[in-house]
Amino acid sequence: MIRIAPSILSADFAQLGTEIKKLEAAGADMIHIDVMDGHFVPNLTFGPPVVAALRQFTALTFDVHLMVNNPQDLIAPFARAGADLITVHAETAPHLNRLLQNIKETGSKAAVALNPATPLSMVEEVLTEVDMILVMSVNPGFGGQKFIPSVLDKLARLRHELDKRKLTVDLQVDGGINAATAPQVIAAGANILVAGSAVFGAPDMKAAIAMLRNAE
Ligand SMILES: O=C(CO)[C@H](O)[C@H](O)COP(=O)(O)O
Ligand SMILES: [Fe+2]
Repeated sequence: MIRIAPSILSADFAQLGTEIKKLEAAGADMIHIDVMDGHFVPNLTFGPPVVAALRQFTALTFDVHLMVNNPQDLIAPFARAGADLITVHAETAPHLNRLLQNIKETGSKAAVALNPATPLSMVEEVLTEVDMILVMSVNPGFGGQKFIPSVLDKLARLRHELDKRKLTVDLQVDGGINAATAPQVIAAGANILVAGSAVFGAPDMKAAIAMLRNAE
């Protein structure tokens, strides 16, 4: 089962509540919220108060992708704001095992993200601790970037490792997902596709989400 997580990074920021309602009506499986701090990545987006304000618009899973330094300081505030799934970047977390435990203690699901240049070995020892691994297919910071093809081999190696160890862990891919790249990442083993510009830039959001979900 392929799930689609539209990223509100490409939404109209002046109407985020309405945009989330539209995503739900268009068949989104979860809402991907890109949190950027202007330090780990050169862009600045949403904080916990914005997520809390958006919580009233949908019961869909809030998939919060933290692209921030010192993520440990933001786990509890985002969980209180209504995050259902919190993803931290391996590059920002020297005490990754502890951080994942901290996320799970809040009642949220826990995930780790890897930049395109970060090796899979960074998550090898925590695969039993996570609900999801996010493999970035662009360098984080901006929507609308071009998919980095070398990520396909990385996805396939990770899916193989998860299958070999019989681990039920979701494999999410984020960045440059569209009609051309969706079939490739699905073939490589991804089961949750994040898409910002491909959903918000499409004339028909519902058709775009269905197209990505059924891509093969
Ligand atoms: O984490 C992200 C960027 O850092 C975004 O989720 C991602 O880039 C989605 O945008 P698009 O589908 O337009 O590439
Ligand atoms: Fe993201």
